[in-house]
Amino acid sequence: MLIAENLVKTYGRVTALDGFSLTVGKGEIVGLIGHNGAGKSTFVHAVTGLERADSGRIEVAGVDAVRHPRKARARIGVSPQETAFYPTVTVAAQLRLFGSLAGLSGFELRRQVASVAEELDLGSVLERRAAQLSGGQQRRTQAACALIGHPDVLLLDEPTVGADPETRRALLSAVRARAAAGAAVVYTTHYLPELVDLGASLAIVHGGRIVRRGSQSALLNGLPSHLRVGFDGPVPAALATSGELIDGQLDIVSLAPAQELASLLARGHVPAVVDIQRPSLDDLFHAIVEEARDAA
Ligand SMILES: Nc1ncnc2c1ncn2[C@@H]1O[C@H](COP(=O)(O)OP(=O)(O)OP(=O)(O)O)[C@@H](O)[C@H]1O
Repeated sequence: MLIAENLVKTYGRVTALDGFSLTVGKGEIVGLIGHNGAGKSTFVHAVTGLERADSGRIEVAGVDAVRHPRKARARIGVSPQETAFYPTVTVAAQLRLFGSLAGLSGFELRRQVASVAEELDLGSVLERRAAQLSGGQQRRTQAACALIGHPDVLLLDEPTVGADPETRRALLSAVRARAAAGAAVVYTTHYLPELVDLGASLAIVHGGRIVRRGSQSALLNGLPSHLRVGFDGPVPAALATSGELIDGQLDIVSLAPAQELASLLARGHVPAVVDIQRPSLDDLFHAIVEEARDAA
């Protein structure tokens, strides 16, 4: 549904995209994560035609987005990082405008304005001007502008920044619903637990390119867990070299913590306290970025 191949974009001496390739299938949510300045927003801008890549190929729902940017743009819903509103225009008018840009008119336009307003709980502010909205209401309006018209591709660049828990929940649930209906979603965030909620696959950006891509479980499986065991009394001397002593407990780093525990029990060491800490997405992100830095 969305294919980007080998995108390069330079700003003077800065290479913002350096061979950026990413494919997102129908119904897939991809979490695009990377440090500040890694190239995420530049990628979003290149796909929407806001910036022109120096080279590379972009295809949106079968349309060559480099050759036919307007045609491609009509198939994309975008929620940019910076809020982009006409401050004096009401929420309803804003939604009608984005709906008509997505090709809607008449009854279908009115129907979709009402349904997206309900989905994102904007019903009570439809007649308010954008400048009079709270930060969270602005975020929801911005997302609603991206969702209206049911675009094939959704590009959401940090859509939940500054959102309260309720707004965040409404946004995440709307994104899940659109993916379930077949949209290809690129979701940029620095708040990684959101990607667990979304069941997103991951694309990790570093230095203007994707350095790792895969499902959360596949990427996390490559990382070790921590098995912590505590005993009544001191850690048995026979185990002292199996791990590190932390706060009187033994910390064993292992890709197979359950087997590690089984082996302790088989050797007759029965711990009084057992805790297995699985790696988090934060651990994964740091490990991959460290690896990419070392390789550079
Ligand atoms: N218009 C511009 N002119 C010059 N340099 C730019 C421009 N836009 C982006 N850059 C540079 O390109 C690089 C990538 O920036 P980009 O905004 O894509 O990063 P990002 O991953 O979205 O970061 P963040 O997480 O902070 O949003 C950075 O070094 C940035 O300074």
